[in-house]
Amino acid sequence: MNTQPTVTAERESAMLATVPTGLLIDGHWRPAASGKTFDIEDPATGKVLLSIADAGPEDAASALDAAASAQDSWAKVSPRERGEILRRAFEIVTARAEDFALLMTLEMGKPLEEARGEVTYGAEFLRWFSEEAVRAFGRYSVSPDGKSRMLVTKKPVGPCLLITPWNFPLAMATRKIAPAVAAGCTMVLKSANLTPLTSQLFAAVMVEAGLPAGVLNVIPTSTAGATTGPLIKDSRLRKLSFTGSTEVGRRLLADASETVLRTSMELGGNAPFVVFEDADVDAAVAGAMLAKLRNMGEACTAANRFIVHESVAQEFAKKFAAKMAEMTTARGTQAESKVGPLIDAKSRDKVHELVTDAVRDGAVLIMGGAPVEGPGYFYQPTLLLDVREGTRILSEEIFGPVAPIITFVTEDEAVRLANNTDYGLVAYVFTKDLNRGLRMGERLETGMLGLNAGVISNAAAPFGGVKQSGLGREGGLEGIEEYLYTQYIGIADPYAS
Ligand SMILES: NC(=O)c1ccc[n+]([C@@H]2O[C@H](COP(=O)([O-])OP(=O)(O)OC[C@H]3O[C@@H](n4cnc5c(N)ncnc54)[C@H](O)[C@@H]3O)[C@@H](O)[C@H]2O)c1
Ligand SMILES: O=CCCC(=O)O
Repeated sequence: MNTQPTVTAERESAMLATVPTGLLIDGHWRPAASGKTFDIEDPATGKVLLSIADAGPEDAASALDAAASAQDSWAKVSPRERGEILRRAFEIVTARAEDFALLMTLEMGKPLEEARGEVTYGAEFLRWFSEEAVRAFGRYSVSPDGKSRMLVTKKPVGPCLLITPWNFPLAMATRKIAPAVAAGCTMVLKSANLTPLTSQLFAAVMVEAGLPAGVLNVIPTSTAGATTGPLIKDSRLRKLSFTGSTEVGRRLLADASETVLRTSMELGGNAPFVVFEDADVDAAVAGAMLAKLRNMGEACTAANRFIVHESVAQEFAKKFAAKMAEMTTARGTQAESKVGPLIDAKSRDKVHELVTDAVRDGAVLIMGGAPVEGPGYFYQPTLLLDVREGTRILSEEIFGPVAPIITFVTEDEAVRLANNTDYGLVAYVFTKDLNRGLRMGERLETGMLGLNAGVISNAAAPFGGVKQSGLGREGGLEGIEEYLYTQYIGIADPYAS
């Protein structure tokens, strides 16, 4: 339970005063070439928190110049030293956890308790990759015919463009920056236009931790496409790592094809949450609360479709509704807040449209179903039962605190419903039958599966999807590979005279 007091306005101002407002280019904080700035708003009040430099194409070109110039020397820095910079960054972020948590709550809206959880999660990528930096091993072997030797090495891919979303302002940045630093790549970070402040503060931490000038360049902008478009076509750029919607990812993939740019794509999801008749229903409800209400449902991993066996659907819905009713909707800095605002009016309107459409299509509204009156973009936690197959809410990312339930009878039907989507990021399965759980792992078309678990994100695990949920993996042993390329050196027989 959150026992912290509500945050004062003085504390908010004091913390905001520590956030750099410029662009970070070649180790210096500077204004945009155009002199333009843009405002970052608090989604709970609509008030402006800070105005920051608004990068344009000229600034993006300077950022890539800096990254390209720093690449050779940075690649020569020893893996141990790169790891130690990350470890120092981990210590600094951890020491400033309260500042980072408050900043995320202010610019993104999540309750402070959840923001603290994200600081731990986001910092863990720094610690994990500080340890992985020294493990980018290659191999030496004798060729099958014995007549030559094969040396296989790993090298940094080179300057990267990293593009992050607004929903996890720290973790989505550290999940890219930490492996890139560990691998020896330089970077241009285009932070999310709605929540760039956390990246600003994090970049200051990386400088304090000793990252050399030019390795990380940060260009917040209100004009994403126009600013980063030219970089994607610049042959000095060697990698694009994007986290965001499938729609934008698809467009960036098309742009990246021009220079055959290497890409990682962490895209949208439509997670099925399957509850079998043999599940522990209380455990399934606890998992559902996490999978649905974490981050107000604004997570790519959010359970988007509750596929529940018809024999337990009423019990599950009743208990789920009772838990949802305990969630207080309030600005994330309020001590009692459990559900913060959605990110903006457009997102809230879309959530409401999906709910209205589902009810029109025959779904039963158990609770919620409307925006919260007053300032900010709050939406009531909402539960819908008997949602009809084919209803729009089952095929689109809801990105809000809304849980639609659809029922099934056989395991085959559950599999068919779960796989009936273009996405394939994560699925959740609740059952006491281990064989059934493992079978579901084999049958579900997703990159990740939560078995009797409502959150499985972990810096030590490979995060990523299949189908239109993306390409590549972040975190785990796999995460650093996205920033390395393999070079093979064929060596003549050392015994030949
Ligand atoms: N798979 C994952 O790991 C993961 C994690 C978090 C969020 N997401 C997905 O992200 C989406 C929510 O985030 P969002 O609304 O910020 O997504 P978005 O696609 O609108 O934006 C993502 C980022 O791309 C930038 N962008 C938008 N248009 C661009 C363009 N033409 N060129 C270059 N950059 C551009 C945005 O400014 C932002 O920084 C959801 O679909 C969610 O599922 C996926
Ligand atoms: O929004 C998607 C990211 C969620 C996570 O990393 O747990």
